Amino acid sequence: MLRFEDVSKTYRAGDGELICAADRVSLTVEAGEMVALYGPSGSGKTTLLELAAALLRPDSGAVTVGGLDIGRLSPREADAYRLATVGYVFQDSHLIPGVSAADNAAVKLLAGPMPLAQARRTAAPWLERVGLGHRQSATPQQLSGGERQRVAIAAALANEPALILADEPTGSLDSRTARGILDLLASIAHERRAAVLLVTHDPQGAEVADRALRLRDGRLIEDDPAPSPGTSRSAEARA
Ligand SMILES: Nc1ncnc2c1ncn2[C@@H]1O[C@H](COP(=O)(O)OP(=O)(O)OP(=O)(O)O)[C@@H](O)[C@H]1O
Repeated sequence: MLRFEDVSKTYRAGDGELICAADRVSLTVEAGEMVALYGPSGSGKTTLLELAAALLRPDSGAVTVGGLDIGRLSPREADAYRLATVGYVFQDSHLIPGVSAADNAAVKLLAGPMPLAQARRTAAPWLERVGLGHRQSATPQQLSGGERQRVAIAAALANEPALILADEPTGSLDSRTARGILDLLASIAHERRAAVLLVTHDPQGAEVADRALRLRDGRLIEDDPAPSPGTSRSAEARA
């Protein structure tokens, strides 16, 4: 579904220094699969998500989604691609203050041609799905951090994206709440046949995911079936 083929991306820092944030990365995430991406700060995790969201273009190599080369889209086509295909979940929930959970969950649908009443009807089952059907009218201030994150997930999923990109979605949550969010993302991958690429520092992410990939200095150094980050079965040892 999502495929990176030999993808590189270099940034130019303020002082002119070149930073290679993605170095010939090849990976795939299939429909129905959740892949966890982990690695130290600055290793290029967010860069890969932004490439997959067509927020960045690769310098070389190709990023394809369902066969579409998203690195070649115009800004307008990239907007349409994100709206139709991508659900992006951030570390912080990015909800609109003072607006009900029901309307926050419907916001993304309103970016398309859907009228408000239909957007609310479409989003409502997603709030149920994340276990917040009883908190439809609560504003973000009235919800806990985990509940806010679940509203953000409902909002990201309301248009049934084929590709879900989650950047540290549990970063600010306690480990039990975090596990609930990770399990939810995995079950959506499996039930809805979505492809989920999850950036996480949380070792539980690698446990819940179908596969875990490790990045260092923009390079993929491991692609093992759900390794624990604490174990030493590292690609460096094999490389
Ligand atoms: N717009 C930019 N301009 C210059 N350098 C950038 C830019 N964005 C990211 N970088 C650099 O690219 C490298 C990879 O950044 P990226 O945000 O992808 O890492 P990350 O693994 O997601 O880090 P973290 O875990 O801290 O969020 C870092 O060295 C970062 O400083």
